[in-house]
Amino acid sequence: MPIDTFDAIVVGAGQAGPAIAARCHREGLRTAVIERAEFGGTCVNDGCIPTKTLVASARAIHLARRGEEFGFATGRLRVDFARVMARKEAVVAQSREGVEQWMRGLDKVEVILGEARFVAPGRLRVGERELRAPRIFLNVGARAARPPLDGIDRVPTLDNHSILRLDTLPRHLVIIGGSYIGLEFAQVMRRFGAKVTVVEKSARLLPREDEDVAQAIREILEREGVRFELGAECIALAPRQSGIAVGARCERRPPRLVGSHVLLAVGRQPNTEGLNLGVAGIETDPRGYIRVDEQCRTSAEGVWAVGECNGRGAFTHTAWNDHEVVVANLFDQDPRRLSDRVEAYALYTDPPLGRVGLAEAKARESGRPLLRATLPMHRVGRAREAGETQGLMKAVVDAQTRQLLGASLLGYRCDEAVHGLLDLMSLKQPVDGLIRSMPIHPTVSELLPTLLQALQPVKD
Ligand SMILES: Cc1cc2nc3c(=O)[nH]c(=O)nc-3n(C[C@H](O)[C@H](O)[C@H](O)COP(=O)(O)OP(=O)(O)OC[C@H]3O[C@@H](n4cnc5c(N)ncnc54)[C@H](O)[C@@H]3O)c2cc1C
Ligand SMILES: NC(=O)c1ccc[n+]([C@@H]2O[C@H](COP(=O)([O-])OP(=O)(O)OC[C@H]3O[C@@H](n4cnc5c(N)ncnc54)[C@H](O)[C@@H]3O)[C@@H](O)[C@H]2O)c1
Repeated sequence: MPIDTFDAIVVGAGQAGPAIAARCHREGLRTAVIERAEFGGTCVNDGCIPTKTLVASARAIHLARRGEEFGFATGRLRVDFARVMARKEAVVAQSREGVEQWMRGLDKVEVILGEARFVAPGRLRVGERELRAPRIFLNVGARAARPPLDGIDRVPTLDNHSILRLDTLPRHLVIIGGSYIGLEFAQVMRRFGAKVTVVEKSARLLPREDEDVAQAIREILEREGVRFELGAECIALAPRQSGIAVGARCERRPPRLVGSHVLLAVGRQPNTEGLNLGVAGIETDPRGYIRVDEQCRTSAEGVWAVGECNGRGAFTHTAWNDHEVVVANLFDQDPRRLSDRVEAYALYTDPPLGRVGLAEAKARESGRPLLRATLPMHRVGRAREAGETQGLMKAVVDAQTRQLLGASLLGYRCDEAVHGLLDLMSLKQPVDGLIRSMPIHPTVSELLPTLLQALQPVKD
């Protein structure tokens, strides 16, 4: 078989790969982009974009239900799930087509459809073709983990891919996993009218967040009718005439919970097992994530791993930042590092949770003297005006350096407001400059100086 030689190969057209391919094109490198499924990967097709589009529909419906509070009457609301999903698909298709057209429009880039796997160091096979390049960028992403639950192969289950392709609303959705994916779907589906139960093996939701924050999110969702089974051990699934029985306790008696659908939302696993990485000398960790250094270089010369498959971030912005780090080092003589970035993300429940840096519990583990401040969202004028007073803001600061260590902002528009604190941390500035700033009124961000003015030493 003749081997086709490229200057660069990108495997996976997710969040980092296409941007790297575009930069290779600008550098005059003949580049192959190999994609086995849909352009744009998880974020565009199965993750951020479809879920946030559904969050927007769910919020519109929720606000319409609250019409009396705002001074209007709608009569009885009827949710048309098919139209909600069609709207979602239109937004997704626009992004997916945008990525594909972008790649196909670059004359130095060849798009190859198919699944790539290594056959030798620096050499990949896709279908009938064999390709090689001195630079290979792996951007293969991750997929929903399938836990070895008792009975899981005897019942149909959903994951983040298949739930986004339903054409009718589940009557009773049981969600296994009470973390980011589970909670976003829980609220959305509840607002569309489904009965929703979340089954979580930990004693509380969102094990990576602070307990007070997780509890506040739980209360917000419970007020809307989402039910929770926490500390659920021995989860077992079984077919029933009326749906799927979910046993959530180590009990002998028959399970009480019967759902029409079960969604698995218990974490992710990298798409690395089919790549034949061993033959190319590319090391993985015990969970299958590709080991990389601070520039996303793998253990094999000339091979980089970017995005979720390198285990250094599970977000679109971390994948995009990986691309920036790689091209800065390769083409711009700019020694950017993965460790330069400040961890930040949002959970898109409504209201959202904006997070930056360490949670308070993690900051306490560091043993350093801390300052802490909290502020309930009902103190925020903009939130009161909007009738959105649920949630709280919390910041943790190093008492000696006065640098912000982390913040959790749960409330109206907090996914945006948290960027003021992210900027402060990225610029490595103490909190005092922000405390003395003059924010715009009325905004949610105007309360950030007020929050920081309330810092007090953490005693215990
Ligand atoms: C429900 C859900 C909601 C989310 N919401 C958010 C959010 O709001 N904000 C956020 O920042 N993140 C969110 N995420 C996470 C985010 O979607 C991912 O972290 C991000 O998409 C990862 O991008 P990536 O480039 O690493 O991989 P992906 O986008 O998964 O791309 C990998 C691509 O590689 C292809 N591929 C894999 N193997 C091969 C192969 N052997 N040959 C050829 N092609 C291959 C795949 O088909 C895929 O297209 C969400 C995730 C989920 C599941
Ligand atoms: N807004 C966002 O940015 C966003 C939204 C959704 C997902 N994501 C990304 O996707 C990743 C995966 O999210 P996720 O929620 O699937 O996973 P996760 O790893 O965040 O949480 C998994 C949850 O499932 C629970 N769990 C694990 N095994 C279980 C079992 N057998 N039975 C019951 N519960 C079990 C865990 O205790 C945990 O609460 C996130 O880490 C995040 O990076 C991001």
